[in-house]
Amino acid sequence: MAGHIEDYALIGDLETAALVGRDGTIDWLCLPRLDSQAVFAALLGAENNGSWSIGPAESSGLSPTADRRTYRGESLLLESEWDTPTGTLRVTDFMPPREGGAPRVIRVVEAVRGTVTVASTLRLRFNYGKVVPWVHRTDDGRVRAVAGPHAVWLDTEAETHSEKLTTHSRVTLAEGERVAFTLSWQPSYVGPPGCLDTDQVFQIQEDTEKFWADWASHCTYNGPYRDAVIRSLITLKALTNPLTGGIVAAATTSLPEELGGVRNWDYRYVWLRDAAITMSCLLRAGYRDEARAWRDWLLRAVAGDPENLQIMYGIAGEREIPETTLPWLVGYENSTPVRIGNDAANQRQLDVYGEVIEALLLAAHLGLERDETSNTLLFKLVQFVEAHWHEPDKGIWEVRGPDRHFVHSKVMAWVAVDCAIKLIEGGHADGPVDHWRILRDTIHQDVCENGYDPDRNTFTQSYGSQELDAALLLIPQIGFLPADDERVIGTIEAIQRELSTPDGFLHRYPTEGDSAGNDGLDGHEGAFLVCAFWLVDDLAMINRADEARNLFERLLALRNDLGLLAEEWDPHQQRQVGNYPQAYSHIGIVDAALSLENPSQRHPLALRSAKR
Ligand SMILES: OC[C@H]1O[C@H](O[C@H]2O[C@H](CO)[C@@H](O)[C@H](O)[C@H]2O)[C@H](O)[C@@H](O)[C@@H]1O
Repeated sequence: MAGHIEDYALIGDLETAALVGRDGTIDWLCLPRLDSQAVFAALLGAENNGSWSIGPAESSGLSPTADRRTYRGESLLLESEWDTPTGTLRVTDFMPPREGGAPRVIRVVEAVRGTVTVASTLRLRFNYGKVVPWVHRTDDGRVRAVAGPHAVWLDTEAETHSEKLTTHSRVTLAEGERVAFTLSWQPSYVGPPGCLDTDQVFQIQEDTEKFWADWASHCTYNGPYRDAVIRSLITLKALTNPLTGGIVAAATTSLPEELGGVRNWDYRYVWLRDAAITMSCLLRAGYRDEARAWRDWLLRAVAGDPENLQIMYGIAGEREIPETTLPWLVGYENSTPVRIGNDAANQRQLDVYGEVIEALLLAAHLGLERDETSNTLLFKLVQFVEAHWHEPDKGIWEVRGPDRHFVHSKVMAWVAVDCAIKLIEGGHADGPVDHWRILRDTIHQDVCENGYDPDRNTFTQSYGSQELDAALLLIPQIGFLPADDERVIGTIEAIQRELSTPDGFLHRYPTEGDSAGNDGLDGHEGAFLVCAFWLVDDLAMINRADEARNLFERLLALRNDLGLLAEEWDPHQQRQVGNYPQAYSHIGIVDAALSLENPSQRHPLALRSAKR
């Protein structure tokens, strides 16, 4: 049975990732890409849907949970340790960046004290836990598992045999001895991946550690929350594909927003919104290469008519990601359906234009060189916004109910035009700036007239509605109104009053009582973590720094022992819920840490004078 979501550690090679439980079991791994089929899907089903455990052999009669675990320094190499009556076992799990080679999961077992016997139990199940591969030993002693287009290879010096659809290995190590297990993927129709000898594995381990340490050393934030910020940046980097530049929203599909519920979605895709704010976050922390790669990804993905722009794409910019369910998986803690693909790709969400142009503005201000294609794109995007900003849409939260005039979407339409104007004013682009200034004012006036409730002194979720929406917390951050505007302060206070969970975090919008089903879905959900980070930013901006810091530190306390966060927090069960680890939540950590240092430096937006 899968552990709690926060029991999992992330390892990855930038192109895919695995989740390793506290007991040393890998319950989730998609190959060859993050959005490919899983070969270990026990996370969403049972052991028999694929998993790989390594730990002290059962004969030592111990609880399987590791006594300690940590990432090695500022890296994505995970060390788990078990104390046994005869000695201490350390397992180091990592995935080396591929650099054109095969994807590999490497697990190095080592007796750091005394003598330990180690057992490995490998159950490969292709196609998200459905297909049992044919497993056999090749003439040169390698274990090969094959089914259809996929082949997975296990190399180890440990004694290995297969029995009842499972591959077992066992080795006894004296103090200081170490042995590696390497799992590699290759299409089944090409030759085997290279077999690494022990020295090569240890060299790759060292290189991988250096890779991460070097990457982390470029972070420009040196404030009091550096550890949390670095771990979040490493997590965001792990979600950023180095070949395509695509940045996914999370490493998983169908971890539920409500335990046992139906709000289970596939996040292994590139949302323009999530990726744009990830890029901004990486840029603000000093990382330009990823920003440049994402801009190039964007230009390729959205090439063509902006009428055909999607709000999300596959990792390489694929357009077809149809949503379907996997009925053979019982779901995480019986949360069904398990979905792959995401039909939200076909929704109209008018906020994404603002997020994209805002990211382009930040990139330009931070010195990313001008690109003529992005100038053409900019023009087309603003033209599209001009033609459609007054229409209803599905909004930032991708509701599955009817379209509405979401206030946040209109505010972001204003951001799209405003940032385009700033790009022209800064000499980074060309366009009909006077015409766009009129458009910007028209949108602003419309929102202030129709999206604000003067009786309650708050902006509302959509035109004419009484409901609130935590996305409205972005109003001062993106410069739509200044932070000290009484309508902004009224909105912040209304959200605190009406959307807070008992422990002071925030729902993104109400889903209970009269509001049940308004988003087109059954059930409820937890506190949406990025919203509470937005509240931290707002509180810092309105000079409530102590309250902001206090909330930030309570949010940091929700992270697991390794610093990782899912999308949401279940305040009743006190557990992380939703896909994991999620970019939004980790962006929240980095942005809030930066805001607490300097509240006026949020987004490109310090560059903008807010309009009243
Ligand atoms: O909860 C309903 C929706 O959940 C997903 O969307 C959420 O995740 C996206 C990726 O992080 C984010 O961009 C969006 O703002 C969130 O609401 C899911 O993809 C939707 O299909 C679903 O309706």
